[in-house]
Amino acid sequence: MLKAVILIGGPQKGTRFRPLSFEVPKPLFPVAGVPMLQHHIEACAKVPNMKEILLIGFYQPNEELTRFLVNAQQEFKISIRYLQEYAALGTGGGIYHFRDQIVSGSPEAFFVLNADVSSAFPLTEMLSFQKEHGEPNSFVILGTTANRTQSLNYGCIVENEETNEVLHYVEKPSTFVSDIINCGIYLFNPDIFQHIGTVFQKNQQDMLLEEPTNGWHRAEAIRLEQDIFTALAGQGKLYVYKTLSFWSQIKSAGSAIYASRLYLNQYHKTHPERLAVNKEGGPKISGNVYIHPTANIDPTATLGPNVSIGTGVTIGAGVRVRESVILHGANLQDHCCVLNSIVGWDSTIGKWARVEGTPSDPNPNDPYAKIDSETLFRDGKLTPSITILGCNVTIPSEVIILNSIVLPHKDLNRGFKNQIIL
Ligand SMILES: Nc1nc2c(ncn2[C@@H]2O[C@H](COP(=O)(O)OP(=O)(O)O[C@H]3O[C@H](CO)[C@@H](O)[C@H](O)[C@@H]3O)[C@@H](O)[C@H]2O)c(=O)[nH]1
Repeated sequence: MLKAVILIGGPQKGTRFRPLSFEVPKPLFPVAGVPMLQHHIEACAKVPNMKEILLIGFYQPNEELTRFLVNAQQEFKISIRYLQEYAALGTGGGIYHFRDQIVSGSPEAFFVLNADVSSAFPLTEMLSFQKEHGEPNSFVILGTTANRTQSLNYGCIVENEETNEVLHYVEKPSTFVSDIINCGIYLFNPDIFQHIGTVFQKNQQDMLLEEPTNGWHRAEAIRLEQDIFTALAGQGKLYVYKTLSFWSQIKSAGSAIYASRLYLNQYHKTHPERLAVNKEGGPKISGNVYIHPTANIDPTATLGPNVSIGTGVTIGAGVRVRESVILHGANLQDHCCVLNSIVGWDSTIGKWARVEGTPSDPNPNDPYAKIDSETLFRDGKLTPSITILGCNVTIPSEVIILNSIVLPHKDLNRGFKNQIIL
């Protein structure tokens, strides 16, 4: 039998996701109409013989997370549990801490998935690859090709082209190492804990030599990438399965819009029922659009491509929405226009207002380009990016909001351009 672990991290991270992560933990942010994590869970639940999915992170369990877990268990008919780390233990430390839970029931293998990636999740392909290519007890990393410059932002893998064995692994190198990058999706077996255990023991020894301040030892994080993969490379234990299917990181709000586009596109195959269609008395749909059944949309509105409309959203006459995510309860009044933006929960956009951002999409002429997880500022200036309205923001009628980030609960009285409105 098999298991899967999803690394969901915790609240300190995800700063590039503000102000959206104030309201909902980043892994639950909706991407193509469903919580980011649901795409992972769906993919895991489809793998034959999958018995349990464990979410590991350091979020305080809250109502939102509990509700999500209960609903997902019912929908996918599989055990899904959240295991909370007492501190950020790192990508390797978290799974090591909960190793007894992972190996209980004796799974022969388990997947580990980073929560902040969008992917076609070729999990069954990874299993077959492991059986055909690897040594019996080897581990598999999912890899994809990036361009030379962008590869430096990821874990980089040098492989033996004949056997696909990982010969070198360097996490976020400062100069070019390889254009094969780590997708943050792995297939392990319980042997991995011996390797993490060796690092854990060494860290403990080192800590004993340190003077404890105030009687406490800090939790020593173990990173799968730097501490484990780098050491396993070249030992005949670690293999890379390269995928040609879609894959992208979700670090910033801009990349959430891009990831939505990738999943909406995949819905043609996996969930055609989630894609809106043009019909009598309905709005004009252009390209891939997700509309929650509880949304109320005027038939003269035009939506798409790449638009997701959440629960209870109201969209007035003549409204235009493109490349955007409209979160639950938002109200888009008549003739407003929303492009390349995320409109927060319960926000209102006045009549004839224009809310617009600048997309940070990958270069369409480079097949290996990835979306840049842009920094908020460059040369002391806010980089033009998608516009984000936090929850409960009110935009007056007939103004323009361009490339701006508006923090929650703001009632604006005029237009803004290239600003963070605190
Ligand atoms: N449970 C838990 N999860 C964690 C922790 N630290 C990070 N995570 C989760 O682990 C994933 C990786 O997060 P980062 O540590 O921020 O790494 P990264 O910059 O995203 O890079 C990783 O992913 C890339 C692919 O997206 C890889 O290319 C790279 O090599 C690396 O694995 C995220 O889903 C994050 O929530 C931790 O202490 N505990």
